[in-house]
Amino acid sequence: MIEVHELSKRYRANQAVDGLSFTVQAGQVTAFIGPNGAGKSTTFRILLGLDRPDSGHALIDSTPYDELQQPVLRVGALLDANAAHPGRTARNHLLCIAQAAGIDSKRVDAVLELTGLGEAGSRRVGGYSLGMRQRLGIAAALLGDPAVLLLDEPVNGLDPEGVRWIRRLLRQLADEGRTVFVSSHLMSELQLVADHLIVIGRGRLIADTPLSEFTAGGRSLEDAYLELTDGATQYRTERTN
Ligand SMILES: Nc1ncnc2c1ncn2[C@@H]1O[C@H](COP(=O)(O)OP(=O)(O)OP(=O)(O)O)[C@@H](O)[C@H]1O
Repeated sequence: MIEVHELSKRYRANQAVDGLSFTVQAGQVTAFIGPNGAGKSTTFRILLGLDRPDSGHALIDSTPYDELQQPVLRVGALLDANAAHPGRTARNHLLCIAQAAGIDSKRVDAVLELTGLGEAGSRRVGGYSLGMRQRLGIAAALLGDPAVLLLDEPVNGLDPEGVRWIRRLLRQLADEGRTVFVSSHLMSELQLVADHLIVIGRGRLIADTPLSEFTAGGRSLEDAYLELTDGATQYRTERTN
């Protein structure tokens, strides 16, 4: 389970996260949604101990990330598809993480297969497409077989087969009882896979609701979301037509 309580984070004049509280339950796919700049990545970074909050707390299984025993075995995260060194092969990248965390190297081959990179595993990451780098990031997140997954925009760059693949993977991971917390701007995709929604705008909670309630009456997630977040957008573009 993930717990965020009264979390706040300011970057100079910019209040990125502002008194945010919610919990993310195990056994569900929970979508983390909000306009550009709403504070999703900041919340992920704080949950993963990569940034410090000004106040409040962010806990994984009741523990701050920094205090987790063997965090790679407890939490898997995809934050940046470009995290792997371009000069390394995917297999070597995963082997390094596995060795540091005491994970058997057989697991590297298992996650390469699982993410469709079995044959490409011996190629350098610098030659990978964005979709392949996304798959590698997901492979790294799954390496420790963690009960909690934080995935920031995992669908980015995936082709239609990849989009279907990740949809099924997210469902399977949640059905196995894991906590699956995933951000995306692809509302049509989230409508197919999410059980629960955490919606934020300008760093604040706007909705914390089952998908079925949010889309009651046959509304699409996109329509319901746009109606709800009207006014919460920080950046607006001028109409050009
Ligand atoms: N390291 C930083 N330094 C300064 N400002 C930052 C930093 N990280 C984030 N911000 C600002 O904090 C706000 C929240 O950004 P964040 O990346 O968390 O939003 P997001 O919801 O993930 O956005 P997107 O959907 O565009 O990825 C934004 O206004 C952003 O410019």
